Amino acid sequence: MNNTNRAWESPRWWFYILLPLVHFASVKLTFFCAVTPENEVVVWLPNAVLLAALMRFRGQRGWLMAILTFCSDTFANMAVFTPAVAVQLSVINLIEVAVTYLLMRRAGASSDLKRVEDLRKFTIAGPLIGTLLASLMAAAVLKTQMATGTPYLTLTRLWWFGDALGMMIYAPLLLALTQTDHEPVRLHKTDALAVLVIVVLAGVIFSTYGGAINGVSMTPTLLLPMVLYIAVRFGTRWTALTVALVSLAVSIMLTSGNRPFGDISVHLEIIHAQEFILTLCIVGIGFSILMDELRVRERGLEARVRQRTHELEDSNSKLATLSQTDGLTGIANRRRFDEVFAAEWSRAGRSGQSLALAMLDVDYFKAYNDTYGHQCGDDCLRAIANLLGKNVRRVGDLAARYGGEEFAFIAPMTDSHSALGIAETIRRALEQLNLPHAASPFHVVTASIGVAVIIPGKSDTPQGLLQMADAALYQAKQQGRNQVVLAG
Ligand SMILES: Nc1nc2c(ncn2[C@@H]2O[C@H](COP(=O)(O)OP(=O)(O)OP(=O)(O)O)[C@@H](O)[C@H]2O)c(=O)[nH]1
Repeated sequence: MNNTNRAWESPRWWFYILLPLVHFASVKLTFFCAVTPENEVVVWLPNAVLLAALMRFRGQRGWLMAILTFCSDTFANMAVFTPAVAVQLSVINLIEVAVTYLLMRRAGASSDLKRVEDLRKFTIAGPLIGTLLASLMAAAVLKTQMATGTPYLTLTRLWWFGDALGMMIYAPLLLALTQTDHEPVRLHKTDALAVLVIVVLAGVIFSTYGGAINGVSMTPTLLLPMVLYIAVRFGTRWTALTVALVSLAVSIMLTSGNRPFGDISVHLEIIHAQEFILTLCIVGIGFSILMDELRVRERGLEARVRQRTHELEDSNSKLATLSQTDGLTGIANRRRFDEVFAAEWSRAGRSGQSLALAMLDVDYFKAYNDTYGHQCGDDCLRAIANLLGKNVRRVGDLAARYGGEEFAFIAPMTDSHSALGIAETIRRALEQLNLPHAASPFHVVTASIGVAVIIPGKSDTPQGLLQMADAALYQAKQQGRNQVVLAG
């Protein structure tokens, strides 16, 4: 995890300097470009700053953040209101954020607004309950202490909509900007064109101040489909930024006395603007979070499929190994022997090189079992398999249990002399293993080996080579056992 990632894990010392500064700047920015000459707030941004800080750090040192933003709020408010009103309004702002944050925690919303479910809980806690509660209180303060002529319910509505919109735009934006694990955007060819269209359209709309071109009203509403495109393609971070910029531009137009939604009363104009910004939030931020969530789910699903496929391949390869391994001795079984033998036969046939095959049969093994028991017989077979594995180890060679107490090995590109050498080494090694065999004239476990070598010709068959090796083995038995015979 790098330093940037850690900076947003838990608040550092510098965050307590940054927070009141950003908060103070946000109050000033709101007064500067989101409050109309008639003193009506289009979008109130500062509460989103504290809320985003509480959510980002999951309430760690929330009390300190609350005190700092309360001070900056009061200080900034005093430029517009009397100190008493400024303090009361700051307290109300604090209550609004605290209620929102606590309701979200109670509802179990994850604090980084990455899922639609979290957005739903956030919308109910903040833009619906927290801000409405604060609006009712703030309107009462303004009505009783500012002697304003605006009706109480109008004041409530103005405060409510302004705060709700501020929260809906800026809390997701600040959270998205401080999020450390966001997805890289994979650009399509059409994206550059779409961004160009959006920039040009926005330029036309905001430079004509909502006027008409050839009878077409250039209202900001024309930007809605574009914001939807950004939401679908670029994720929450870019969508929240676009929504913030568009709403800021609309606010600036209104506060500078322009009428982006046509020649109607200021009151209606503000209502239109707020409805438009609300639609932007729902369409833009709602959709982008939905898309982000779908993308995360899709990736999770892909990762699970990859993992399952890997596990399946693993099991398949284990199964394949198992199906080719002899259960008792752990070396290749008859099935594997047949496969390799067929393959090596074809290869030897094509390359014109010799192929050696040996059959090994334990001597007097029935007597061994009768003397020492079946269990010891099994141990003896395992010891012989182990010995075979150690001596038949060149690349391409294969030692296998052919069946019962009979083993075989294949040695490609091996002439008679070398094949006899390998077989003799094995026979001697077994003898020197000194496994006691009281019922054998050799007094130790021994084996007879028949060896056959061939350069497969057109008329030869693998069965023919097997019969040759078998015949040599029979001859070894006949000649007294514990010996190697090369097929004539
Ligand atoms: N313990 C054990 N014995 C086995 C296994 N497979 C085969 N056998 C025994 O191996 C013995 C083979 O006996 P035979 O075919 O009569 O041959 P032999 O006694 O070795 O005599 P020669 O081959 O003529 O020297 C039988 O008693 C089988 O029961 C096994 O997996 N475990």
